[in-house]
Amino acid sequence: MTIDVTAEDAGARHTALSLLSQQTRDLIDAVVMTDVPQDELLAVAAELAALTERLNAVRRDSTRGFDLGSDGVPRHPGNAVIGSANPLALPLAVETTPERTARAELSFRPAHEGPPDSVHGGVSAMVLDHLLGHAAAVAGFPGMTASLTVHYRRPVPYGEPLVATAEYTRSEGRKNWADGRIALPDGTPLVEATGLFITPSGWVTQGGPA
Ligand SMILES: CCCCCCCC/C=C\CCCCCCCC(=O)SCCNC(=O)CCNC(=O)[C@H](O)C(C)(C)COP(=O)(O)OP(=O)(O)OC[C@H]1O[C@@H](n2cnc3c(N)ncnc32)[C@H](O)[C@@H]1OP(=O)(O)O
Repeated sequence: MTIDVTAEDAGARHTALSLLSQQTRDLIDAVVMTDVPQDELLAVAAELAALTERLNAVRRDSTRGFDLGSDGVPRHPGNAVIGSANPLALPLAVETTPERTARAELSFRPAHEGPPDSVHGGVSAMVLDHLLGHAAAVAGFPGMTASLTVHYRRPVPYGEPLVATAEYTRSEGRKNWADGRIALPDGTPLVEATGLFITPSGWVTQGGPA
């Protein structure tokens, strides 16, 4: 089966991809938590193999890049943190102020487990990496992460509402810093981070990333 995806309405296709991704996240959660009998596990695995084959019937040559939503805001549907079309993404819905800050309400899931009953430190770092980079970008300094220093203050629970915030702090040449944290809704910090984001020299002369 082949379809001409360029002939489809981009907005409707984005919605469909987002729906498929959310369904896949629900599937991942179900896989992590299921206790159905072994026969049922094997039966579901066989059905999933068939579904994977259907999706692979038409495969892209490259991943989805940035595009513009109908509201004119840039989006990155394949991104591992914010991508609505990436089942591995939470996805994080980032709000920004024009000045220098980024904020997102989030809730981790059992699939993000590291130590028993809490979130993997690498997952927290990934979220903060993105949010700090986003804060630097909205301040006018988009860059690649050169370093990320993370302080784990308390275990991060999953299944509970949390708030992640970040703010751009300063620049020296192409080097730009941002601070951020994941906290409980009452502000109690769980993880804190400082990041250095370097604007590649090519971006400076070309006016930003593609
Ligand atoms: C209305 C506004 C709307 C705005 C909308 C905004 C939308 C938001 C959009 C998007 C947000 C996205 C947020 C994403 C966040 C996540 C990003 C990632 O995960 S990135 C993946 C992981 N990182 C990499 O893969 C980097 C790999 N490394 C590199 O590519 C290079 O090493 C790079 C670019 C980091 C530096 O390379 P060089 O060639 O430019 O650097 P040299 O010229 O050697 O050094 C420049 C200065 O930086 C220092 N430096 C270089 N690397 C360093 C390092 N690792 N640590 C410390 N200092 C370093 C050097 O010592 C030098 O400092 P001296 O100018 O001399 O003071």
